[in-house]
Amino acid sequence: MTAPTAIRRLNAADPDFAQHLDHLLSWESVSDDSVNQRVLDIIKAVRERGDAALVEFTQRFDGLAVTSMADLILPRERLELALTRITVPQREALEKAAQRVRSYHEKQKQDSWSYTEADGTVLGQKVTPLDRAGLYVPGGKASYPSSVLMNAIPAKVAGVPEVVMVVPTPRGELNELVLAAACIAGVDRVFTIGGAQAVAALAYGTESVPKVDKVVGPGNIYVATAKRHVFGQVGIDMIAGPSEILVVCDGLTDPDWIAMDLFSQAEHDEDAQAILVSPDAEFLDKVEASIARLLPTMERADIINTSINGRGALILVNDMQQAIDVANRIAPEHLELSVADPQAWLPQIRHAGAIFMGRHTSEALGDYCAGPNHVLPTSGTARFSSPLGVYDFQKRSSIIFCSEQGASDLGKTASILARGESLTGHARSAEYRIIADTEQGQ
Ligand SMILES: NC(=O)c1ccc[n+]([C@@H]2O[C@H](COP(=O)([O-])OP(=O)(O)OC[C@H]3O[C@@H](n4cnc5c(N)ncnc54)[C@H](O)[C@@H]3O)[C@@H](O)[C@H]2O)c1
Ligand SMILES: N[C@H](CO)Cc1c[nH]c[nH+]1
Ligand SMILES: [Zn+2]
Repeated sequence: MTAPTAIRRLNAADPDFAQHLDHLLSWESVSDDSVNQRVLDIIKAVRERGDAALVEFTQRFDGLAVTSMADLILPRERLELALTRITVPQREALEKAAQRVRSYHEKQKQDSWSYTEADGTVLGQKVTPLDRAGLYVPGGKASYPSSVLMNAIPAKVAGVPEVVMVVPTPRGELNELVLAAACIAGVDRVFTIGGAQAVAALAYGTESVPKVDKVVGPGNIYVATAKRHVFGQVGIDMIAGPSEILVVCDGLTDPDWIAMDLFSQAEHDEDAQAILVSPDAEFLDKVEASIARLLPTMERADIINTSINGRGALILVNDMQQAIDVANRIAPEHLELSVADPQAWLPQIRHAGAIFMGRHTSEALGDYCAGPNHVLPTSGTARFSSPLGVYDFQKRSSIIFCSEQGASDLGKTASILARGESLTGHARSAEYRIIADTEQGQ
């Protein structure tokens, strides 16, 4: 185990606070050249050697003694079998979570629309689901049945006909809950591959893995880096990296609750980030004491300890207003407003993947079953990204129908603008459709 937890303290009143905060937020591995090069090599190998490369990387990185791709494909019947192998309470919990996630995402569905102008011209937008989506479900340090639901259900709500899932199974351990979740969510095909090689396979296709239109889902640094590199060849949702939680607390929540909320994200990954901001210095002391007392009781104490030591912080601010400013600066994946009146502060929150309102709303409820998606932008990307949703699996085409009169009217405008750009082909194409005055007068 790493040295016992000594969580870093920052004070927003310090002159170099901004610098310390920037340092805290920088995620070193993001810019690690060796990870980048390794991922590029993996992508190249999968493009060139397809299934053979997948088998080799799976042997090397997941410790699987597989000999052919057939060992890495799970038929639908295997997913159905998993449903019979889990306990009744587990199945009920998965089904309840799935139903809540589905209801929430149904509200995000966008429909096609159009309107008709006076001369009969029709303008609109046609919404079409992707043909085939690739879901990355992480599986290195933990298994994530909940991520299966969060990835697959929005795709199915959007109407994607073929949903392909990849999930690593380190040392060959198949997680029955993951497979049961895939069955409940309606996943069409499952491959037990992970890391950069799985992302490359989905993006470029191999003899066995079909090429998809978009790769979505969270993962570790290898997965995140691979998604960056395949973007353009396929669509991606976002870069959802190691989990993060930022708790803003007025000092009146039970410190044990807050310590455990910080642990809940720190336990995902040594690179996860858990930060508490409060205007109450004594409260920060109490939470630090709770952390020290509760940490030895945690099954994943090692991972939590490394995460809290390396990337955690307790930040003292002058007042709640400054706490909100810090939250907007961090743009966290998860923001807990553990305060008396969260509604009062909500209008001022501009950047966060998901906002958990009030002392009773632990982030963990959102991870599993509240309904909103848990695949969220990390590393400050909530400044410009949104949670995974139905809209990630739908695309839009513009619809333009010009009536004869409409084409004539618009043709005059287009002609002027086209000639202004010296694009006479455009101009003459539009001008052909202009109805001559004599014709119009007849
Ligand atoms: N943002 C979200 O919505 C969300 C949800 C769940 C999990 N997460 C995050 O996803 C991440 C999951 O990471 P994980 O590691 O548990 O699983 P993972 O599936 O992302 O990664 C495991 C794979 O990484 C590859 N790998 C591991 N070491 C490698 C090496 N040295 N070289 C090349 N490839 C290597 C292997 O192929 C392995 O199969 C965590 O950071 C967790 O916090 C995020
Ligand atoms: N907190 C993760 C997203 O950052 C999602 C998750 C899955 N299981 C537990 N938590
Ligand atoms: Zn979580």
